[in-house]
Amino acid sequence: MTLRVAVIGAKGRIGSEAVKAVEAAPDLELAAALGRGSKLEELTESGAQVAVELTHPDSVMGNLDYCVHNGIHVVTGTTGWTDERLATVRGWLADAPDLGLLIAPNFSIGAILGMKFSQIAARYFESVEVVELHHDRKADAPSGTATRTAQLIAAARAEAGRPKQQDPTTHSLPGARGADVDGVPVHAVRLRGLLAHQQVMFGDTGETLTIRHDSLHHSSFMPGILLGVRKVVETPGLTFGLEHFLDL
Ligand SMILES: NC(=O)C1=CN([C@@H]2O[C@H](COP(=O)(O)OP(=O)(O)OC[C@H]3O[C@@H](n4cnc5c(N)ncnc54)[C@H](OP(=O)(O)O)[C@@H]3O)[C@@H](O)[C@H]2O)C=CC1
Ligand SMILES: O=C(O)C1=N[C@H](C(=O)O)C[C@H](O)C1
Repeated sequence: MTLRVAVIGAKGRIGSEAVKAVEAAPDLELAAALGRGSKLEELTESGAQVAVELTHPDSVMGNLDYCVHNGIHVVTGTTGWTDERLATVRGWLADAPDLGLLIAPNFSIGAILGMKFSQIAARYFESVEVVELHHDRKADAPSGTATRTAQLIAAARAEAGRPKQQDPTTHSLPGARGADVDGVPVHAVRLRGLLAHQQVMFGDTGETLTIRHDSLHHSSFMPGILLGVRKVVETPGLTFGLEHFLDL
């Protein structure tokens, strides 16, 4: 039995790659490919069982609202998640107990491993800063991956009994020390020619450790998207992070 999959944001950088990946997968069937201006009713009319949502922080909530309330499982990589947004989708899912929703800040295995390694290192180093580097068309900063990485690092530090980092800066220009994500400075670079890159820099007496990941092509996200599609139909509720579908 093939799974019928729709892609929302099908003309975008990652969405267009996802369309090709779904079409090439023997166990999946492309039910619909929605772009801006498409009607969400196409999802139900096409019999889509899973929607892969890859659009924009301004669009994702409307798309998820429609899918959850029409019995369509969702895999989304769209960014811009806040606690308030997560609480809203949890509320929708409470009325749809059989439905699965995966929100994946990053679909690439290397990026997920980078986050995992950073969680481990976080226990052992006094200082940590995150630098994320992306293409020049990105809407959100810091990236979803960097935000999640910083949150995981902060939680690991707290669990290990490490106090929040002290910043000695007394004189600075606004933004010079990056965004503060749970006490971890996160710096965002936007540069034509880049795709998606992140380095997590740890420091302690006389040594540093840098954990760097580079996505060089959108194909890096496809195995994760396909895994998400296959797993989400058998995993009711909200799953935040593809690592939960991996044996890490
Ligand atoms: N989790 C992960 O691993 C990854 C996540 N992303 C995230 O995915 C999202 C998309 O990124 P990217 O492909 O680079 O962005 P693009 O702008 O290239 O693509 C987004 C596409 O979605 C379309 N779109 C916007 N709103 C809607 C809507 N309501 N219905 C249908 N289509 C819509 C856009 O149309 P238009 O151009 O007309 O606005 C555009 O074609 C971002 O949030 C990005 O951060 C990206 C890569 C990896
Ligand atoms: O916009 C992108 O390109 C990406 N967005 C995601 C993020 O914000 O973390 C994932 C990856 O970094 C590519």
